[in-house]
Amino acid sequence: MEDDRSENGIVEHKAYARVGLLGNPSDVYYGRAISFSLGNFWASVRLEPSTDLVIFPHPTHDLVQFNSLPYLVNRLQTDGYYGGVRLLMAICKIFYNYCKENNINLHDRNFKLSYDTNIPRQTGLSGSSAIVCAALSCLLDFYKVRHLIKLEVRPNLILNAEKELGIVAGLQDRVVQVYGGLVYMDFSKKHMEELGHGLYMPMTMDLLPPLYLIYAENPSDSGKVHSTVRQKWLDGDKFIISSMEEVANIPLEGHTALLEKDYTKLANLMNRNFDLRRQMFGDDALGALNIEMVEVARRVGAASKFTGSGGAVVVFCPDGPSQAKLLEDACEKAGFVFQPAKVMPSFLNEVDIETLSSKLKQTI
Ligand SMILES: Nc1ncnc2c1ncn2[C@@H]1O[C@H](COP(=O)(O)OP(=O)(O)O)[C@@H](O)[C@H]1O
Ligand SMILES: O=C(O)[C@H]1O[C@H](OP(=O)(O)O)[C@H](O)[C@@H](O)[C@@H]1O
Ligand SMILES: [Mg+2]
Repeated sequence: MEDDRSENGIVEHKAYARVGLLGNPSDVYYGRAISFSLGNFWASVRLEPSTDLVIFPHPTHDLVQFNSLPYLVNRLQTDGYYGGVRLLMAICKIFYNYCKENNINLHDRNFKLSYDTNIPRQTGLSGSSAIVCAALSCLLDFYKVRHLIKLEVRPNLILNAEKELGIVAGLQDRVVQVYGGLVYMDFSKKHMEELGHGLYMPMTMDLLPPLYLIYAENPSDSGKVHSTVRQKWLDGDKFIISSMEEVANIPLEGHTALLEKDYTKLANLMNRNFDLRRQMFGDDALGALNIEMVEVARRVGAASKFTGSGGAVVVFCPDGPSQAKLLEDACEKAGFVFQPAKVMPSFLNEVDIETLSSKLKQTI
Protein backbone atom coordinates (compact mmCIF):
# COMPACT_ATOMS: atom_id res chain seq x y z
CA MET A 1 0.00 0.00 0.00
CA GLU A 2 1.02 3.60 -0.45
CA ASP A 3 0.27 6.74 1.52
CA ASP A 4 -1.25 9.38 -0.73
CA ARG A 5 -2.69 12.09 1.45
CA SER A 6 -3.65 12.91 4.96
CA GLU A 7 -5.43 16.25 5.41
CA ASN A 8 -8.57 17.12 7.43
CA GLY A 9 -8.24 13.62 8.80
CA ILE A 10 -8.78 12.19 5.31
CA VAL A 11 -6.63 9.16 4.64
CA GLU A 12 -6.11 7.60 1.24
CA HIS A 13 -4.06 4.50 0.41
CA LYS A 14 -3.31 2.52 -2.70
CA ALA A 15 -2.52 -1.16 -2.99
CA TYR A 16 -1.18 -2.61 -6.21
CA ALA A 17 -2.04 -5.70 -8.20
CA ARG A 18 0.44 -8.55 -7.91
CA VAL A 19 2.04 -11.23 -10.02
CA GLY A 20 2.59 -14.69 -8.60
CA LEU A 21 5.85 -15.41 -10.43
CA LEU A 22 6.68 -18.84 -9.01
CA GLY A 23 5.04 -21.26 -6.63
CA ASN A 24 1.39 -20.22 -6.68
CA PRO A 25 -1.02 -21.78 -5.78
CA SER A 26 1.09 -23.76 -3.26
CA ASP A 27 0.79 -20.79 -0.87
CA VAL A 28 -2.72 -22.07 -0.14
CA TYR A 29 -1.13 -25.41 0.91
CA TYR A 30 1.88 -24.70 3.17
CA GLY A 31 4.08 -24.10 0.12
CA ARG A 32 6.31 -21.28 -1.09
CA ALA A 33 6.00 -18.41 -3.52
CA ILE A 34 7.95 -15.65 -5.23
CA SER A 35 5.70 -12.76 -6.21
CA PHE A 36 6.02 -9.12 -7.11
CA SER A 37 3.94 -6.01 -6.73
CA LEU A 38 2.61 -4.89 -10.14
CA GLY A 39 2.69 -1.14 -10.76
CA ASN A 40 0.41 -1.37 -13.84
CA PHE A 41 -2.78 -1.51 -11.75
CA TRP A 42 -3.97 -0.50 -8.29
CA ALA A 43 -6.94 -0.09 -5.99
CA SER A 44 -7.36 2.95 -3.78
CA VAL A 45 -9.42 3.43 -0.65
CA ARG A 46 -10.36 6.75 0.90
CA LEU A 47 -11.38 7.20 4.51
CA GLU A 48 -13.02 10.40 5.65
CA PRO A 49 -13.98 11.19 9.25
CA SER A 50 -17.76 11.34 9.55
CA THR A 51 -20.66 11.43 12.02
CA ASP A 52 -22.09 8.15 10.77
CA LEU A 53 -20.17 5.07 9.68
CA VAL A 54 -20.80 4.73 5.94
CA ILE A 55 -19.46 2.28 3.34
CA PHE A 56 -20.04 3.71 -0.13
CA PRO A 57 -20.91 1.39 -3.01
CA HIS A 58 -18.73 1.98 -6.07
CA PRO A 59 -20.75 3.58 -8.92
CA THR A 60 -19.82 0.84 -11.42
CA HIS A 61 -18.42 -2.10 -9.44
CA ASP A 62 -21.38 -2.26 -7.04
CA LEU A 63 -24.15 -1.52 -9.53
CA VAL A 64 -27.68 -1.62 -8.17
CA GLN A 65 -29.39 0.35 -10.95
CA PHE A 66 -29.67 -1.07 -14.48
CA ASN A 67 -31.02 -0.01 -17.89
CA SER A 68 -33.12 -3.13 -18.21
CA LEU A 69 -33.65 -6.68 -17.00
CA PRO A 70 -31.45 -8.22 -19.77
CA TYR A 71 -28.68 -5.78 -18.81
CA LEU A 72 -28.93 -6.83 -15.16
CA VAL A 73 -28.78 -10.53 -16.09
CA ASN A 74 -25.83 -10.02 -18.43
CA ARG A 75 -23.98 -8.10 -15.77
CA LEU A 76 -24.53 -10.85 -13.19
CA GLN A 77 -23.36 -13.48 -15.68
CA THR A 78 -20.10 -11.71 -16.44
CA ASP A 79 -19.19 -10.10 -13.11
CA GLY A 80 -21.14 -12.10 -10.54
CA TYR A 81 -23.23 -10.68 -7.73
CA TYR A 82 -20.56 -8.93 -5.75
CA GLY A 83 -18.43 -5.84 -5.81
CA GLY A 84 -16.09 -4.35 -3.24
CA VAL A 85 -18.57 -3.29 -0.53
CA ARG A 86 -18.54 -6.71 1.11
CA LEU A 87 -14.72 -6.65 1.14
CA LEU A 88 -14.67 -3.28 2.95
CA MET A 89 -17.23 -4.46 5.49
CA ALA A 90 -15.32 -7.68 6.13
CA ILE A 91 -11.98 -5.95 6.78
CA CYS A 92 -13.72 -3.54 9.22
CA LYS A 93 -15.00 -6.54 11.15
CA ILE A 94 -11.69 -8.43 11.12
CA PHE A 95 -9.73 -5.30 12.10
CA TYR A 96 -12.09 -4.50 14.98
CA ASN A 97 -12.03 -8.05 16.34
CA TYR A 98 -8.25 -8.29 16.04
CA CYS A 99 -7.82 -5.06 17.99
CA LYS A 100 -10.26 -6.19 20.64
CA GLU A 101 -8.55 -9.56 21.08
CA ASN A 102 -5.15 -7.89 21.33
CA ASN A 103 -6.17 -5.12 23.73
CA ILE A 104 -5.56 -2.42 21.13
CA ASN A 105 -7.81 0.50 22.05
CA LEU A 106 -9.75 2.19 19.26
CA HIS A 107 -11.24 5.69 19.53
CA ASP A 108 -14.97 5.97 18.96
CA ARG A 109 -15.10 8.40 16.03
CA ASN A 110 -16.75 7.29 12.78
CA PHE A 111 -15.70 7.34 9.14
CA LYS A 112 -16.87 7.01 5.54
CA LEU A 113 -15.07 4.52 3.31
CA SER A 114 -15.07 4.57 -0.48
CA TYR A 115 -12.90 2.76 -3.04
CA ASP A 116 -11.86 2.74 -6.65
CA THR A 117 -9.86 0.26 -8.68
CA ASN A 118 -8.39 -0.11 -12.16
CA ILE A 119 -7.31 -3.72 -11.57
CA PRO A 120 -9.01 -5.81 -14.27
CA ARG A 121 -11.78 -7.52 -12.39
CA GLN A 122 -11.28 -11.11 -11.23
CA THR A 123 -8.32 -11.79 -13.49
CA GLY A 124 -6.01 -13.40 -10.95
CA LEU A 125 -4.23 -10.08 -10.39
CA SER A 126 -5.52 -9.90 -6.85
CA GLY A 127 -8.03 -7.16 -7.32
CA SER A 128 -9.94 -8.39 -4.28
CA SER A 129 -7.10 -8.26 -1.78
CA ALA A 130 -5.86 -4.92 -3.18
CA ILE A 131 -9.14 -3.34 -2.06
CA VAL A 132 -8.88 -5.01 1.36
CA CYS A 133 -5.19 -4.12 1.77
CA ALA A 134 -5.74 -0.43 0.97
CA ALA A 135 -8.70 -0.33 3.38
CA LEU A 136 -6.68 -1.91 6.19
CA SER A 137 -4.00 0.69 5.69
CA CYS A 138 -6.59 3.48 6.03
CA LEU A 139 -7.91 1.94 9.26
CA LEU A 140 -4.36 1.68 10.68
CA ASP A 141 -3.88 5.41 10.18
CA PHE A 142 -7.35 6.57 11.17
CA TYR A 143 -7.08 4.73 14.50
CA LYS A 144 -3.32 5.50 14.78
CA VAL A 145 -2.43 1.87 15.41
CA ARG A 146 0.04 1.25 12.56
CA HIS A 147 2.85 0.73 15.09
CA LEU A 148 0.78 -1.85 16.98
CA ILE A 149 -0.06 -4.27 14.17
CA LYS A 150 2.97 -6.12 12.88
CA LEU A 151 3.74 -6.11 9.20
CA GLU A 152 3.83 -9.91 9.00
CA VAL A 153 0.40 -10.16 10.66
CA ARG A 154 -1.32 -7.76 8.25
CA PRO A 155 -1.55 -10.26 5.34
CA ASN A 156 -3.39 -12.64 7.70
CA LEU A 157 -5.96 -9.96 8.50
CA ILE A 158 -6.48 -9.28 4.79
CA LEU A 159 -6.87 -12.99 4.09
CA ASN A 160 -9.23 -13.45 7.02
CA ALA A 161 -11.48 -10.73 5.62
CA GLU A 162 -11.84 -12.75 2.41
CA LYS A 163 -12.18 -16.06 4.27
CA GLU A 164 -14.99 -14.41 6.21
CA LEU A 165 -16.77 -14.15 2.84
CA GLY A 166 -16.08 -17.76 1.91
CA ILE A 167 -13.44 -16.86 -0.72
CA VAL A 168 -10.80 -19.64 -0.87
CA ALA A 169 -7.49 -17.84 -1.13
CA GLY A 170 -3.91 -17.88 0.11
CA LEU A 171 -1.42 -15.46 1.59
CA GLN A 172 0.98 -14.74 -1.29
CA ASP A 173 -1.11 -11.90 -2.76
CA ARG A 174 -1.60 -10.23 0.57
CA VAL A 175 2.06 -10.52 1.57
CA VAL A 176 3.37 -8.85 -1.55
CA GLN A 177 0.64 -6.22 -1.41
CA VAL A 178 1.68 -5.31 2.14
CA TYR A 179 5.45 -5.47 1.51
CA GLY A 180 5.73 -4.22 -2.10
CA GLY A 181 8.63 -5.08 -4.45
CA LEU A 182 9.74 -8.67 -5.01
CA VAL A 183 9.22 -11.10 -2.12
CA TYR A 184 10.23 -14.70 -1.43
CA MET A 185 7.77 -16.40 0.91
CA ASP A 186 7.89 -19.65 2.82
CA PHE A 187 4.57 -20.86 4.22
CA SER A 188 5.86 -24.19 5.63
CA LYS A 189 3.55 -25.78 8.17
CA LYS A 190 6.28 -25.38 10.82
CA HIS A 191 6.48 -21.59 10.33
CA MET A 192 2.72 -21.19 10.00
CA GLU A 193 2.10 -23.10 13.21
CA GLU A 194 4.95 -21.65 15.25
CA LEU A 195 4.75 -18.04 14.09
CA GLY A 196 1.16 -17.81 12.88
CA HIS A 197 2.49 -16.55 9.54
CA GLY A 198 5.12 -17.41 6.93
CA LEU A 199 8.69 -16.17 6.50
CA TYR A 200 8.80 -13.26 4.10
CA MET A 201 12.07 -12.16 2.53
CA PRO A 202 12.17 -9.13 0.24
CA MET A 203 14.52 -9.60 -2.74
CA THR A 204 16.21 -7.01 -4.97
CA MET A 205 13.96 -6.16 -7.87
CA ASP A 206 16.95 -5.88 -10.25
CA LEU A 207 17.17 -9.66 -10.22
CA LEU A 208 14.13 -9.83 -12.48
CA PRO A 209 14.45 -9.88 -16.28
CA PRO A 210 11.85 -7.88 -18.29
CA LEU A 211 8.50 -9.60 -17.89
CA TYR A 212 5.20 -9.17 -19.71
CA LEU A 213 1.57 -9.48 -18.88
CA ILE A 214 -1.25 -10.94 -20.97
CA TYR A 215 -4.86 -10.71 -19.86
CA ALA A 216 -8.37 -10.83 -21.22
CA GLU A 217 -11.75 -9.51 -20.16
CA ASN A 218 -12.66 -12.87 -18.76
CA PRO A 219 -13.64 -12.76 -15.11
CA SER A 220 -13.04 -15.97 -13.20
CA ASP A 221 -13.87 -16.51 -9.55
CA SER A 222 -10.75 -17.58 -7.69
CA GLY A 223 -12.86 -19.07 -4.88
CA LYS A 224 -14.69 -21.32 -7.33
CA VAL A 225 -11.51 -22.32 -9.19
CA HIS A 226 -9.85 -23.35 -5.95
CA SER A 227 -12.60 -25.15 -4.11
CA THR A 228 -12.39 -28.61 -5.80
CA VAL A 229 -8.61 -28.94 -5.53
CA ARG A 230 -8.75 -27.66 -1.96
CA GLN A 231 -11.30 -30.33 -1.05
CA LYS A 232 -9.20 -33.06 -2.68
CA TRP A 233 -6.13 -31.87 -0.77
CA LEU A 234 -8.09 -31.92 2.50
CA ASP A 235 -9.29 -35.45 1.65
CA GLY A 236 -5.66 -36.57 1.32
CA ASP A 237 -5.64 -37.06 -2.48
CA LYS A 238 -2.10 -38.37 -3.14
CA PHE A 239 -1.73 -36.85 -6.62
CA ILE A 240 -2.78 -33.38 -5.46
CA ILE A 241 -0.56 -33.55 -2.38
CA SER A 242 2.57 -34.65 -4.26
CA SER A 243 1.99 -32.23 -7.16
CA MET A 244 1.48 -29.37 -4.72
CA GLU A 245 4.77 -30.29 -3.03
CA GLU A 246 6.44 -30.12 -6.43
CA VAL A 247 4.95 -26.66 -7.00
CA ALA A 248 6.19 -25.61 -3.54
CA ASN A 249 9.75 -26.61 -4.51
CA ILE A 250 9.76 -24.38 -7.58
CA PRO A 251 10.40 -21.11 -5.65
CA LEU A 252 13.30 -22.78 -3.80
CA GLU A 253 15.01 -23.42 -7.13
CA GLY A 254 13.72 -20.12 -8.47
CA HIS A 255 15.30 -18.17 -5.63
CA THR A 256 18.74 -19.53 -6.57
CA ALA A 257 18.05 -19.08 -10.30
CA LEU A 258 17.16 -15.41 -9.74
CA LEU A 259 20.19 -14.75 -7.54
CA GLU A 260 22.39 -16.26 -10.28
CA LYS A 261 20.37 -14.55 -13.02
CA ASP A 262 19.98 -18.00 -14.58
CA TYR A 263 17.01 -17.07 -16.76
CA THR A 264 16.99 -20.32 -18.74
CA LYS A 265 16.23 -22.02 -15.46
CA LEU A 266 13.63 -19.37 -14.60
CA ALA A 267 11.86 -20.06 -17.93
CA ASN A 268 11.79 -23.81 -17.24
CA LEU A 269 10.44 -23.28 -13.74
CA MET A 270 7.66 -20.96 -14.92
CA ASN A 271 6.54 -23.50 -17.52
CA ARG A 272 6.74 -26.39 -15.05
CA ASN A 273 4.68 -24.36 -12.57
CA PHE A 274 1.83 -23.96 -15.04
CA ASP A 275 2.00 -27.56 -16.27
CA LEU A 276 1.57 -28.79 -12.70
CA ARG A 277 -1.39 -26.46 -12.15
CA ARG A 278 -2.99 -27.74 -15.33
CA GLN A 279 -2.62 -31.37 -14.24
CA MET A 280 -4.11 -30.67 -10.82
CA PHE A 281 -7.00 -28.38 -11.73
CA GLY A 282 -7.89 -29.78 -15.16
CA ASP A 283 -8.70 -27.81 -18.30
CA ASP A 284 -12.37 -27.29 -17.48
CA ALA A 285 -11.63 -25.48 -14.23
CA LEU A 286 -8.86 -23.39 -15.79
CA GLY A 287 -10.93 -22.35 -18.80
CA ALA A 288 -10.07 -22.51 -22.51
CA LEU A 289 -9.36 -18.80 -22.87
CA ASN A 290 -6.93 -18.82 -19.93
CA ILE A 291 -5.09 -21.81 -21.35
CA GLU A 292 -4.92 -20.13 -24.75
CA MET A 293 -3.21 -17.09 -23.15
CA VAL A 294 -0.48 -19.38 -21.83
CA GLU A 295 -0.19 -21.16 -25.16
CA VAL A 296 -0.03 -18.06 -27.32
CA ALA A 297 3.15 -17.19 -25.42
CA ARG A 298 4.58 -20.67 -25.64
CA ARG A 299 4.01 -20.77 -29.41
CA VAL A 300 6.56 -17.96 -29.82
CA GLY A 301 8.97 -19.78 -27.49
CA ALA A 302 8.26 -17.67 -24.39
CA ALA A 303 7.76 -19.06 -20.86
CA SER A 304 4.35 -18.43 -19.29
CA LYS A 305 2.13 -19.16 -16.34
CA PHE A 306 -0.89 -17.73 -14.52
CA THR A 307 -0.29 -14.70 -12.30
CA GLY A 308 -2.99 -15.98 -9.95
CA SER A 309 -5.86 -18.38 -10.35
CA GLY A 310 -6.69 -17.39 -13.92
CA GLY A 311 -7.43 -14.45 -16.20
CA ALA A 312 -3.91 -13.08 -16.54
CA VAL A 313 -0.59 -14.61 -17.52
CA VAL A 314 3.01 -13.59 -16.77
CA VAL A 315 5.48 -14.09 -19.59
CA PHE A 316 9.25 -14.20 -19.91
CA CYS A 317 10.76 -13.88 -23.40
CA PRO A 318 14.21 -15.54 -23.27
CA ASP A 319 15.09 -14.24 -26.76
CA GLY A 320 14.45 -10.62 -25.83
CA PRO A 321 12.58 -7.75 -27.52
CA SER A 322 12.15 -9.39 -30.97
CA GLN A 323 10.35 -12.30 -29.34
CA ALA A 324 8.26 -9.88 -27.25
CA LYS A 325 7.24 -8.11 -30.48
CA LEU A 326 6.16 -11.43 -32.03
CA LEU A 327 4.11 -12.11 -28.94
CA GLU A 328 2.57 -8.65 -28.95
CA ASP A 329 1.36 -9.24 -32.54
CA ALA A 330 0.02 -12.70 -31.67
CA CYS A 331 -1.87 -11.26 -28.68
CA GLU A 332 -3.38 -8.52 -30.80
CA LYS A 333 -4.67 -11.13 -33.26
CA ALA A 334 -6.10 -13.22 -30.42
CA GLY A 335 -7.77 -10.19 -28.78
CA PHE A 336 -5.63 -10.32 -25.62
CA VAL A 337 -4.16 -7.29 -23.89
CA PHE A 338 -0.35 -7.41 -23.85
CA GLN A 339 1.84 -5.06 -21.81
CA PRO A 340 5.23 -4.90 -20.09
CA ALA A 341 4.95 -5.68 -16.39
CA LYS A 342 6.05 -2.79 -14.14
CA VAL A 343 7.48 -3.95 -10.83
CA MET A 344 6.36 -1.65 -8.02
CA PRO A 345 9.03 -1.01 -5.38
CA SER A 346 8.35 -1.38 -1.69
CA PHE A 347 6.96 1.74 -0.03
CA LEU A 348 7.06 0.67 3.61
CA ASN A 349 7.73 3.48 6.04
CA GLU A 350 9.82 3.44 9.20
CA VAL A 351 6.83 2.78 11.43
CA ASP A 352 5.96 -0.30 9.34
CA ILE A 353 9.52 -1.65 9.46
CA GLU A 354 9.75 -1.02 13.21
CA THR A 355 6.84 -3.45 13.75
CA LEU A 356 8.91 -6.37 12.41
CA SER A 357 10.55 -8.67 14.91
CA SER A 358 14.30 -7.93 14.91
CA LYS A 359 15.22 -11.18 13.10
CA LEU A 360 12.89 -10.35 10.21
CA LYS A 361 14.02 -6.71 10.08
CA GLN A 362 17.41 -7.86 8.80
CA THR A 363 15.77 -9.13 5.61
CA ILE A 364 14.23 -5.76 4.66
N1 LIG B 1 -12.48 -4.95 -9.53
C1 LIG B 1 -13.29 -5.26 -8.52
N2 LIG B 1 -14.19 -4.39 -8.08
C2 LIG B 1 -14.98 -4.70 -7.05
N3 LIG B 1 -14.96 -5.86 -6.39
C3 LIG B 1 -14.10 -6.78 -6.81
C4 LIG B 1 -13.21 -6.54 -7.88
N4 LIG B 1 -12.46 -7.64 -8.06
C5 LIG B 1 -12.85 -8.52 -7.14
N5 LIG B 1 -13.85 -8.00 -6.39
C6 LIG B 1 -14.51 -8.66 -5.27
O1 LIG B 1 -13.64 -9.72 -4.76
C7 LIG B 1 -14.25 -10.99 -4.86
C8 LIG B 1 -13.21 -12.06 -5.16
O2 LIG B 1 -12.52 -11.74 -6.34
P1 LIG B 1 -11.39 -12.74 -6.90
O3 LIG B 1 -12.05 -13.83 -7.65
O4 LIG B 1 -10.48 -13.09 -5.77
O5 LIG B 1 -10.67 -11.79 -7.94
P2 LIG B 1 -9.15 -11.32 -8.06
O6 LIG B 1 -8.48 -12.37 -8.87
O7 LIG B 1 -9.20 -10.02 -8.80
O8 LIG B 1 -8.62 -11.18 -6.69
C9 LIG B 1 -15.35 -10.80 -5.92
O9 LIG B 1 -16.37 -11.74 -5.75
C10 LIG B 1 -15.81 -9.37 -5.63
O10 LIG B 1 -16.64 -9.34 -4.49
O1 LIG C 1 -4.28 -19.78 -7.71
C1 LIG C 1 -3.48 -18.87 -7.49
O2 LIG C 1 -2.40 -18.81 -8.06
C2 LIG C 1 -3.85 -17.77 -6.49
O3 LIG C 1 -5.27 -17.62 -6.46
C3 LIG C 1 -5.78 -16.58 -5.63
O4 LIG C 1 -5.43 -15.31 -6.16
P1 LIG C 1 -6.40 -14.52 -7.25
O5 LIG C 1 -5.71 -13.26 -7.65
O6 LIG C 1 -7.67 -14.22 -6.53
O7 LIG C 1 -6.58 -15.43 -8.39
C4 LIG C 1 -5.25 -16.80 -4.22
O8 LIG C 1 -5.63 -15.74 -3.36
C5 LIG C 1 -3.72 -16.99 -4.16
O9 LIG C 1 -3.31 -17.26 -2.85
C6 LIG C 1 -3.32 -18.11 -5.08
O10 LIG C 1 -1.92 -18.28 -5.11
MG1 LIG D 1 -8.60 -12.57 -5.18
